[in-house]
Amino acid sequence: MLPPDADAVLVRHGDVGVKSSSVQAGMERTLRDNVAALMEDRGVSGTVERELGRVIVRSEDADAAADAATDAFGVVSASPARTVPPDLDAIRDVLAETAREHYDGGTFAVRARRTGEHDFTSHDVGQDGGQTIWNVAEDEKEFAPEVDLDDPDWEVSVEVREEEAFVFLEKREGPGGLPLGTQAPFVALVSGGIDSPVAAWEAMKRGSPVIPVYLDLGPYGGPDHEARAVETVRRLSRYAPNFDMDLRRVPAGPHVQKLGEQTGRTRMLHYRRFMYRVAEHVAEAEGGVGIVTGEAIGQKSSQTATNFAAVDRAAALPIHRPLLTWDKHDIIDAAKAIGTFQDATMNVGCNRLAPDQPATATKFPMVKSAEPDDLFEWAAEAAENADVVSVDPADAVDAEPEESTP
Ligand SMILES: Nc1ncnc2c1ncn2[C@@H]1O[C@H](COP(=O)(O)OP(=O)(O)OP(=O)(O)O)[C@@H](O)[C@H]1O
Repeated sequence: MLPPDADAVLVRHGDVGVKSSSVQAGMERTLRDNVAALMEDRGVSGTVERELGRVIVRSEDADAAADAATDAFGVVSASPARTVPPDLDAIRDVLAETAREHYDGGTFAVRARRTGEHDFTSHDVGQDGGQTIWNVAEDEKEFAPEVDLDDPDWEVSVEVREEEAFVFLEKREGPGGLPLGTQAPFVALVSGGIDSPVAAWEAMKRGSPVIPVYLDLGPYGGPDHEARAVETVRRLSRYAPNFDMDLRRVPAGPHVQKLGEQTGRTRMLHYRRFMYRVAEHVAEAEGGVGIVTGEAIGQKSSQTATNFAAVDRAAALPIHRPLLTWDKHDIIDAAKAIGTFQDATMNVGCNRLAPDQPATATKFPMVKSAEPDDLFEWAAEAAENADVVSVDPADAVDAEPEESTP
């Protein structure tokens, strides 16, 4: 619900606010730029400013601008709002207009908040605003209003700031976290399955851009597998239109083929170690400071707690598993909410490569002794031959989330 003639969006952040003022200012500038980029990507005109504690969008399409803002990492909530001079008469007029348009019975409340120097308090705004709405209901709309400050049927909010006030009716939820680009980048191993895009999104949510890496598994993967990975990254890139999210495609088919021929029950552990090593090479070349995967404890036989301990030392960089403790149904819900879920599982990739009786509790010496000696040279060669698949967020036509971001 929008107030009449909404012309702005009040954007709130969360964790940014606990930083020192200079760090906060820097993060708010990044958030401002990211919100502006999201608006531009979606064809929403307007300007974006930062004030201490808030980012403010000015736009004639406050509805669409609020939707764009709530896709920016770091945003806790955004409210399409009507701006008004910070004095009681002006606020009263807009509240009356808003009540005429939107208050049609039941209980109501006015929530007021104020920062800066004014000759009235937030309590005055609440009282005066409440009386105004009461009068509109009783005198003009001819129903009996009722105030309920605990659980009102209809609520209008006023945020008074130094230079202007904002009247709004709703808070749309954003993803929270930190603005993208305020942390160093990670390489994200993206396979086009359900989990890895959610893991990448979680890393992005905490401010780290991702460098997406896909291993082309040759006959173990195939064009459909790759197409899914590309589409997944496109969908992710809609949250980061001002960041390079082109897919780094690594030709791993011949090496995976050799793994299939030369290894047995521990095959998937060698594959993981190969994969992390490839990711580490890409990270070194592109400035990544860690590797993100969609693995979760016990989700597959190769992903047991013991196996993680055996494979992690393939890379010197940390391997981050944002979904480590997540249940599958929560991952699916998140994938649907962020718009990366693609229906139908494919019996390709790791599923096709896995041995019939995979090792589930392998200690490092066992992995090492069963491993092809030149596995890491294969990884270096594969990374060396990586190419780039251009990813344009605009092509992700069906990338709308099923519901607002979680
Ligand atoms: N071909 C690949 N390219 C890039 N990363 C991969 C590939 N295969 C696996 N991974 C990484 O390893 C993780 C675990 O592999 P797993 O076999 O569970 O993948 P999946 O089921 O095909 O996909 P997902 O984990 O995305 O649902 C993935 O989440 C992903 O981070």
